[in-house]
Amino acid sequence: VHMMVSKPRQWVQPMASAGANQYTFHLEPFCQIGSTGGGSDSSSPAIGNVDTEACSECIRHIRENGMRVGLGISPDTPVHLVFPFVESVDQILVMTVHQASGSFMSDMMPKVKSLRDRYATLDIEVDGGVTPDNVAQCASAGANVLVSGTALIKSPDPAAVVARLKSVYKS
Ligand SMILES: O=C(CO)[C@H](O)[C@H](O)COP(=O)(O)O
Repeated sequence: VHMMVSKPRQWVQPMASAGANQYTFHLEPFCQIGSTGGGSDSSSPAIGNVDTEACSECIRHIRENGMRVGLGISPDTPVHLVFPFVESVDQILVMTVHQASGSFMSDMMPKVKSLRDRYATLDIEVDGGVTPDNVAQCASAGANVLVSGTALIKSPDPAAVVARLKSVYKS
């Protein structure tokens, strides 16, 4: 499950009880807005000052509940903020749209690449606006987990879109 929520810890046990085998939460609830770090453009709020202990405790809590751990960042969050947690999680999610809507943001690909350059075997997920037209960018940056919603839901032939995503990704 992908939990873009303000209090990720409180939903861990309920999701485990419901049968989730992976719990992906976001780093932002553990950050201060308007501190350090800088957004993806000059109009974005700076995000930084991670509460490392609280985030690590959430990771431990997910593990204790028997689930894989994913840690996500929204577009305005600098990628370096997740580096301290990578060894403790199974997957890093790089959001490629703002708040799960909008167009695919190619300028998130350097985040993916910087993770792949450092962590050869890490599962790196991209989510938001992924289509057959941009999946090659995701692949070449190093993403190996792809989330695509609209491209499938709005297609009269979702299976063909999945096949096209796979084919472009593999090429
Ligand atoms: O809801 C989401 C995250 O939990 C996704 O962002 C969504 O499913 C992706 O959809 P789209 O491809 O339409 O951006």
